[in-house]
Amino acid sequence: MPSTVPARPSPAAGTPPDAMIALEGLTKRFPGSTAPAVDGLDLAVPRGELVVFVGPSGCGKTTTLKMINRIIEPSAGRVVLDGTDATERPAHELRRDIGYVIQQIGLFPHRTIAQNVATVPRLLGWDKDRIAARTDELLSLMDLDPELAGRYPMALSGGQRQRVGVARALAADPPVLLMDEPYGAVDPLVRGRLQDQLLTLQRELGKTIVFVTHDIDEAIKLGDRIAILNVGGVLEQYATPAELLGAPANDFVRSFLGEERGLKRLSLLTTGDTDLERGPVVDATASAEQAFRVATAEGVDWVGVLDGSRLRGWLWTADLDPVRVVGDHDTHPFWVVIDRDTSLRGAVDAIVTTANQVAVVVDGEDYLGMLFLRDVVRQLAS
Ligand SMILES: Nc1ncnc2c1ncn2[C@@H]1O[C@H](COP(=O)(O)OP(=O)(O)OP(=O)(O)O)[C@@H](O)[C@H]1O
Repeated sequence: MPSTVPARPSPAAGTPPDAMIALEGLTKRFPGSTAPAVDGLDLAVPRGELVVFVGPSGCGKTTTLKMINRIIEPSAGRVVLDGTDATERPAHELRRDIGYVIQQIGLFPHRTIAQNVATVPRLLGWDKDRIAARTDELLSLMDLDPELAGRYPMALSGGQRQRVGVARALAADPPVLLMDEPYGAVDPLVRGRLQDQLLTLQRELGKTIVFVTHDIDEAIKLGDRIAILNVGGVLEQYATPAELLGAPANDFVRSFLGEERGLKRLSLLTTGDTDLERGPVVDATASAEQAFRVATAEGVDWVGVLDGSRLRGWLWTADLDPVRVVGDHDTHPFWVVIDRDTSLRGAVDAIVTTANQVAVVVDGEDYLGMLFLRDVVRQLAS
């Protein structure tokens, strides 16, 4: 006789299959507070992605992060880590799988950089040689001079200390990294470099990262996805940076994204993502008459000259000698030649400084096409 008892839901019921971290109805009420700090938060962090929590002060970003590694225990709801309910695992074991980086870094001042980095491997009982090899590897990964290994934290710059903090969090190779305003205390220049380094690291290591900041520009630069939180841990929108900027869910999100939403969106797109125009170009073997026809069809009075796949330069149609092929004429270099990886924001900045309002887009030596301001406007509208 078939059983009438319903099957117990699996621990990861309701969690998308690719979620490394799933927050399910996650709630925190601090004793003595009337309103919850985090209220029924549902959110899945896909494996290998960098998700940014952003929102005004007091919206529950840090509380949520600390519930993931159980520094704070939830009042209700749960955290599912890689398919398993996090509360079912001993907290010390759970934290081995979760690196944690905070703003004040928390390096031990009386221990050397090498000893700081080796904190978790030592706790795990690794032998000396393995610890030394891992420390060297991590310093090199974080672009830190091996000479720093013997120094104390006080003798390092803020940016170096922050990188040591990341090295220490990565020591036992945890699949998940939690970062709480890690770059809040460093100056903007160093901050930019640390952000670039984190993106490179993320590409190389494929960790799942949850990153907390109150800086929307940092969120847009770093996040595969951004969760915009409001006071009380209310999730206002959870989407990719491009989706957020293109279609903010409500006024709160719109105001949080701030001014220059269009320009911020342009910074996420590259010229390679755009439909480029072939532009008024002819091969060097073309006749003057062919060149004139191409320019006229494009509504311009100049033409670009191609040598095979390379764009040699341009000339005025008025300077074309009717009895010579185009390649026999002198050409002018283009003002703006950009790589396919250039952001559309960078491209627009360059285009508006030119007389003919066009940028030539190349892939190495090869000509890919031309980008006019009208193309950028079309891209934004789509
Ligand atoms: N230990 C605690 N006891 C009582 N209330 C707390 C505690 N920790 C945080 N809170 C409250 O919970 C709310 C959320 O705090 P949390 O630190 O998570 O916000 P946050 O978004 O990280 O803020 P910030 O950007 O300022 O760091 C706040 O109202 C805060 O005062």
